[in-house]
Amino acid sequence: MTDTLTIRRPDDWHLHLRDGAMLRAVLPETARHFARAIIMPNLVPPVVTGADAAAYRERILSANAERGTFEPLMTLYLTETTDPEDVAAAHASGLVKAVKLYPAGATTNSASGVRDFEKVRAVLDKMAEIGLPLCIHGEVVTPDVDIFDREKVFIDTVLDPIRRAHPDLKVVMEHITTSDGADYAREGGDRLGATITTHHLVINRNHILVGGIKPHYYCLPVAKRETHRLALVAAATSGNPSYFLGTDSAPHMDSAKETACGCAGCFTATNTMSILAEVFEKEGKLDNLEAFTSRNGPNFYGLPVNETTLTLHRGSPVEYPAKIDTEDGPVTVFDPQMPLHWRVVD
Ligand SMILES: NC(=O)N[C@@H](CC(=O)O)C(=O)O
Ligand SMILES: [Zn+2]
Ligand SMILES: [Zn+2]
Repeated sequence: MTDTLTIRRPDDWHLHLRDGAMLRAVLPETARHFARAIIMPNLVPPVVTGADAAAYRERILSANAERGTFEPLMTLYLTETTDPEDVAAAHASGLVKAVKLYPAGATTNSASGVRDFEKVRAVLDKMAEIGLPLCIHGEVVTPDVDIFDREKVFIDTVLDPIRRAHPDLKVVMEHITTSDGADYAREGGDRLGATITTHHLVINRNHILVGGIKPHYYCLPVAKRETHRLALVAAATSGNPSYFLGTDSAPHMDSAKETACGCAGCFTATNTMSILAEVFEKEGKLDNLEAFTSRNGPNFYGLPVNETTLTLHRGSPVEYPAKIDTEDGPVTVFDPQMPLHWRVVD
């Protein structure tokens, strides 16, 4: 069995870097292994305009000053008052690589998101015209829909109608968690893609709920039953160009997770590449790791693949910190509950 694997340097097509002390603490965890990342705009207040994105990009670059080459790919947070011309200008200048749609109330910091989809039609028309992808958190928020069904209902009642109304729009189904999501993405043609997180390849809902509530496994969309996890593993490891890595690494302070109403999000930036190599190896699909982490994403976004590489070495189990320290307190690193044998060679 081979014990060294060299792939094109990976990119993360869905990442939360936050701001301030958290940004300073978590950015190196991603910049160490990844060349680029799509930076989620759900700050408080959100990154809505091109000017907001330019300022946030500068804050990220200055937090990364000594580490050099990591490139943040900026996004705009779609609101019902987003100006299509501002979006077009931010895209034309090269600043912005996607727009993010949060149904209002669906997830962390989504209060400024969309309630009435009619109100964003003009923006979506403009994005289809200029070829700017729409990244979607695909869950309905209707209180009478069970939380485990929210992704499937969204696909049927919101996503499919949006795609029919805007057939030229490029869409990314973010962090799919169901076989329904994987099937819909696979059949959607080359204007539809889907990101899959690291943690949804590893956990199912038992990890959250059996033997006591485990807040560090709680994220949105919530992990589903095992059959769905298996469908995600099959999709991610298939090499199919519809699927690419978006870690959705979403740090929250431990104090905000370990509480009566804990925040959603798993922090996986630190050990993602070791976890993915383990998952792909178990499937006998290590040859497809590069497609998932380094080729399919740039191909979908119309960006060049990275020329630099990343090497992983197989050996005794990898050590990584249980927590990352920030100036405001610790953040727990995702625990995959299995030994990881693939170490990234620095
Ligand atoms: N995934 C999560 O559980 N949380 C994300 C938001 C998101 O991506 O939905 C966050 O910003 O914390
Ligand atoms: Zn989301
Ligand atoms: Zn996210």
